[in-house]
Amino acid sequence: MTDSSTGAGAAYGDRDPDALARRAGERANPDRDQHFLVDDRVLDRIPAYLPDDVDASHLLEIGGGAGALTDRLLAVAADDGSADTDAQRRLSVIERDGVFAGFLREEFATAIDDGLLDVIEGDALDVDLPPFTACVANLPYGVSSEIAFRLLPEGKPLVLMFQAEFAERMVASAGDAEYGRLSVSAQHYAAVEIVERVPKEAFAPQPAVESAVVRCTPRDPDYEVGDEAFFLRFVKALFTQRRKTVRNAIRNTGHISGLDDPEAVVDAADEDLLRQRPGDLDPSAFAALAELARDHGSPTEV
Ligand SMILES: C[S@@+](CC[C@H](N)C(=O)[O-])C[C@H]1O[C@@H](n2cnc3c(N)ncnc32)[C@H](O)[C@@H]1O
Repeated sequence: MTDSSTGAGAAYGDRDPDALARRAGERANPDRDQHFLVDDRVLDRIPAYLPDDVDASHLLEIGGGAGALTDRLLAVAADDGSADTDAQRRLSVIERDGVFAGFLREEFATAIDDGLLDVIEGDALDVDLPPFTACVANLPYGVSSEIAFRLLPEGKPLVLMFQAEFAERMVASAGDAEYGRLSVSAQHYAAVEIVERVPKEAFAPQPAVESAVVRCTPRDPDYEVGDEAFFLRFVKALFTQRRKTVRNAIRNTGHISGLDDPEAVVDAADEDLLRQRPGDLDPSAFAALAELARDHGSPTEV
């Protein structure tokens, strides 16, 4: 590609991340979750973690910052991947900080003029999400869980950077020490895998913790959930009693799950499930129990 330091006119994919952070004109503020990726090799690999068959026609990035990842994603968007040049791809970037949103608009003015990029200045927890086909982001860690659970129900491929400890909880399996509400909820929506561990040195300023890139590939679960909100509430309720048996966890958490008659659920449930602990149940077992609870436990809105 071309000169990596020239700013607005440069082609995409090889801007120098340090130069970008310098040109952004303000020091990144860790109190605002601003840890910018400065390792070119990591930046080059992240978009490549999207599934091979991904529909990249409308990518979404959350937290554009000084634009190092934006630049890589624009390289994907600019290459429409087909002989049909009318098949214009697009990248939308949501950035809460007005300084960096303004910087992105200047730095990538050509992409905006070409209809390749739009910068949405706002909080990713509040703004209307554009109709994206896949999302790639180095997330602000302070709100990474809230953002992930805004994105997961959309059912699109996601490649997201998290704190390593959070990522490990997302991908944990039943029986693992890290397995919990987060694992069940994430795996309900997607097949989740850690595709890369990223050391602190890859960021400036460096975060306090190690990071990991997680790929979420949407899946159709092999079980039925009639009421998703109730299912997620039921999982949350049972994990508040993770050291108890499932039997006692159901009995003790009707006020959280919204069950008026938890005893009726216990009466109807399979003894093998009741004897286990919440951390031993995989998402399909939780779903089976949640359906039983809806049928027998007189659920009400909480
Ligand atoms: C970890 S930095 C990533 C920056 C850049 N994408 C990179 O990889 O170098 C997270 C970015 O998210 C922005 N941010 C923080 N909270 C946000 C929110 N609630 N909504 C949107 N952006 C947010 C920060 O201003 C920062 O630019």
